[in-house]
Amino acid sequence: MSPLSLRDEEIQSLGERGWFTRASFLGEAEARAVHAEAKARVEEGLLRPAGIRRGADHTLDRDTRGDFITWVKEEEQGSAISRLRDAYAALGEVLSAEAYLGLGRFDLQLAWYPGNGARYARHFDAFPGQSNRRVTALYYLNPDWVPAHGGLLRIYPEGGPVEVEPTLDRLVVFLSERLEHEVLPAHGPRLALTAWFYGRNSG
Ligand SMILES: O=C(O)CCC(=O)C(=O)O
Ligand SMILES: [Fe+2]
Repeated sequence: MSPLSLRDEEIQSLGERGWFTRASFLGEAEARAVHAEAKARVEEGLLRPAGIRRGADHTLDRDTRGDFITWVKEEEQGSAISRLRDAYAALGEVLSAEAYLGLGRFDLQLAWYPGNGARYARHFDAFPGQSNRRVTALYYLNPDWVPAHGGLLRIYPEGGPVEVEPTLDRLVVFLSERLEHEVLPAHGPRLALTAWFYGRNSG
C-alpha cells in the first residue's frame, strides 16, 4: 500500500469546517473490488435493518433510518475489504499525526439503502463530552450512481448545508461530535463502508 498522507487543504478544512472529502481514495479498480465484495454480502442476506438509539433503547423506525447494516470484523488477508480496513487504519494514523486528533481503534460498518426512498434523518454520530466516536469516515461504493438516485449526504457545517454525492471511491471525513448530517432519500441502491474512530484513551 502506498503511504497515505493528508493534503494541506484537507487538514485545513477539517480544522476550520470540521470535514473534508476526497473524490478518489483507493482508485477506481480497487473501489470496484471493494464494491463487489460488499455487494456479495448484501446478496448473501447478511445485512439487518438498522436501529436507532434513543437513550438506552434500541428501536426500529424505518422512516428515521431505512438502511440495512452489518458490522465488518477483521477480514481474511487478501480481500479488498481488508485492504480498505488497512487504508482506514492508515487514515486514523495520519489524522492523529497531522491533525492531532489522538485516534485509536475504529469500528467498520457496511450500510445499504435498497433504493426505495430510504433515508437517514438528521443526526449526530456522537455527543459532545462523552468518550465516544470522534471521527466518522465514509467510503462510498456506488459505481452506477446518477443524480436521479439521490441519496446525497447532507452535512451541516457552520455557514449552511453542503451536499455530497455518494459516488464510487469517494471518501468523506468529519468530526463526529461537531457535524450533524443526514442521508437524503435514496432512489437507487446505495452502499457505503463507514469507519467510526474512537479516542485513543476510550475503551
Ligand atoms: O452513508 C452516509 O452517507 C451517512 C450514514 C450515516 O450518517 C450513519 O450511518 O451514521
Ligand atoms: Fe451518521
